[in-house]
Order: sequence, then C-alpha cells, then structure tokens
Amino acid sequence: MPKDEFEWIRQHTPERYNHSGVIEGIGDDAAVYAAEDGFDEILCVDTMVEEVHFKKQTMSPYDTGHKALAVNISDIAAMAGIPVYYIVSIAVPPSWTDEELQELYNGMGALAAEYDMDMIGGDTVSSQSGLVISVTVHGRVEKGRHLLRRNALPGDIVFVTNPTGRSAAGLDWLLQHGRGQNCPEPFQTLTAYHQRPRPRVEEGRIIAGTAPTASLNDISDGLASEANEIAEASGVKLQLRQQDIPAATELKEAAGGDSYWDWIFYGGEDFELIGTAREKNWSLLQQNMKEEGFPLYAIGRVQEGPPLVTLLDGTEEQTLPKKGYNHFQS
Ligand SMILES: Nc1ncnc2c1ncn2[C@@H]1O[C@H](COP(=O)(O)OP(=O)(O)OP(=O)(O)O)[C@@H](O)[C@H]1O
Ligand SMILES: Cc1ncc(C[n+]2csc(CCOP(=O)(O)O)c2C)c(N)n1
Ligand SMILES: [Mg+2]
Ligand SMILES: [Mg+2]
Ligand SMILES: [Mg+2]
Repeated sequence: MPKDEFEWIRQHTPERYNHSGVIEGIGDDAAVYAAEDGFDEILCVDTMVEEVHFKKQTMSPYDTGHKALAVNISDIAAMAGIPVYYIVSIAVPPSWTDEELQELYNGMGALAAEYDMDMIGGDTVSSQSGLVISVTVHGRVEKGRHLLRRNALPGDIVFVTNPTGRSAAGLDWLLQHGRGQNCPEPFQTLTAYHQRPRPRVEEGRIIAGTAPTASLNDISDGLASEANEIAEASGVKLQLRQQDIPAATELKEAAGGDSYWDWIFYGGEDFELIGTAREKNWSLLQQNMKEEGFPLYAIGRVQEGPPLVTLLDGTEEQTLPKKGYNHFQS
C-alpha cells in the first residue's frame, strides 16, 4: 500500500495530455474538458473487484489494469464510439505493493496509449478487503451515429465479431493451475483472451459507418445473455443457427469433446460485439470488415417476437436461456 495518498497521486499524474480539449486534468476538484462540435458524448463505468473479477492467481497486476480499462472501452465500442478520456477510482488493500500498483497503472497506460486516451482524474482510498478498481470512460460519436441494443428488426442478420468462449476456457485453466511460466498451448492463447481482451472499437466504427441502423452490444456476460438483451430491448426474437456459431480451434483442443459449447454460449468476458444488421447492408458490411482485416460471422436471423433467443439445430429449435454471469446468482 502506498505510504502517502497525495504523493502517490502526484506520481501517477501525467506530464502532458494527448487531447487539447483537456482544460483541467488531474489536480483540482474535478476534470474539465471541452465538448467537441458535431459529436455526442458517451459515458460509462465498470468496476472490477478482487476475488470476483480477478485473483492474483488468474491475473497479473498489469493484466488487471489492462482489463479494467478494456472492459470500459468495450462499452464505448458497443455504442460505436471513440474512447477519449478516463478516470480511475481505486480502493487499495495492504496486500498490494507499490510495485504492483505501478504495474496496474502501466497496464492501463499502455492500452490507453493505443487509443490516445488521457487519464484526467480519479479517486484513491484504502480497502480492508480486496482491491477494487472502477474506471469511467468518456467517449464520443458523430451526432446521431451511436448504435443501441434496441434497434433490431425482423429480417435482420445477427452477427458476432469473433468466436466466443476462449476467455472462459482460459479462466477455467487459470483457476485450476494458476498463472505461471509453463502454460502449454492451447491454454496460452486461451488465457491471453481472458487476461488481455481487445476491445472492438474499429469494428464498431465500421459497423456504424456501413449499417447505421444496426443494433449492437458487447459480450461481457456471455453470448446467450447479450443476445437476450438485444431481443428484450428490441422486442424481437433472435434465432441463432447452431451450425453457424463459430468455435475457435483452441477451444475444441482444450475441451477434447463437445463440452466447449457452454463456454461459447454462457462463459462471458469475451468483449466481442454481437449485433444485427439489415439484410440490405449486409454484403457491404462484410466487404468493409474484410477489407480492414476484421472477421464477422453471420450467426442467425431476427424474427417477429416474443422477445427471446432460440437455437436452431437441424430442424430442432430450443430456447437459449438468458444464462451467463450474474453477480447475484453465482
Ligand atoms: N448501480 C447502478 N445505478 C445506475 N445505473 C446502473 C447501475 N448499474 C448498472 N446501471 C446501468 O444499467 C445499464 C446496464 O448496465 P450493465 O452493467 O449491465 O451493462 P454493461 O456494462 O454493458 O454490462 P457489464 O457490466 O456486464 O459489462 C447501463 O445503462 C448502466 O449504466
Ligand atoms: C476469479 C474470477 N472468478 C470468476 C470470474 C468470472 N466473471 C467474473 S465477472 C464476470 C462477468 C463480467 O463481469 P461484469 O458483469 O461485472 O462486467 C465473469 C464471467 C473471473 N473473471 N475471475
Ligand atoms: Mg456494467
Ligand atoms: Mg456492455
Ligand atoms: Mg460493461
């Protein structure tokens, strides 16, 4: 734990900001930044709690910093926005050393640098249990260009940006073995998906640019849960086709059988984007994503309500329950 709160904050104060819109960054009662003409502002917060979202056994301090910021950038991506600023609230227990905290900030800082983001404030308190880190991200999107969960219409194509389930499979391995030097493939790859998720900002931007009527959501609680959120918000049915759901090779290798489907549907923390696009925009969307080197998988269709998700396997159609990570049920 740091010796002095104020000295510690000074150590983490950047010398300069990337964005000229910062009027007052770290150092006063609150940050002040200039709004930008032609854009709407986006704001989100997600919190990570030691023993709930990470353990020292599953994530290094650097990974924890990376992920605490990544999960929030992912929410900006799910609105088709560009991340700009962030503020960090941290509750530090005695079990965390200064070096570990520095690593946590290094993890956040490295990801922030990839997006030219500026940390413009935060809050520091002590904790008598685990470490808690809460990151608030501010982003922007061209006026009227944001994408919502509630825009799905019957006839739309349901898509996902990449296969899901790898993060959950990586977590299962980490909970059994702990992180360390000798992590063999395919677990090396799977654990990386868990520890260092890549927010899909560029993909969100292409989707909004090509299919401005699309619906969009990021996958934090699992493919099934987030598909159900789109169905509920839009008042439509999503029919997913089992044969079109992508399954990563590493996942099949890790499972050695058919047991990987639970990870794919219910695992969570993928931070891929799931959404729906009008059929008339679909081929251009596929083409634009391909040109930029981003995969996109058509996994089903939107149909008239009731608001639920089904899985069509051959001629058999079953409801895909809104099962996945739920803080008050796990
Ligand atoms: N404690 C709270 N008070 C007010 N609003 C909340 C609270 N918790 C969540 N919300 C709001 O509820 C909505 C859904 O939040 P939720 O956290 O489920 O979304 P998410 O961040 O996409 O998912 P996840 O937290 O799994 O990443 C958002 O508009 C969020 O701002
Ligand atoms: C040690 C450990 N145990 C379990 C999990 C799994 N987990 C925790 S929160 C969450 C959903 C997303 O969270 P939120 O809804 O808060 O965004 C999942 C899948 C983990 N990551 N680490
Ligand atoms: Mg949230
Ligand atoms: Mg989200
Ligand atoms: Mg979130």
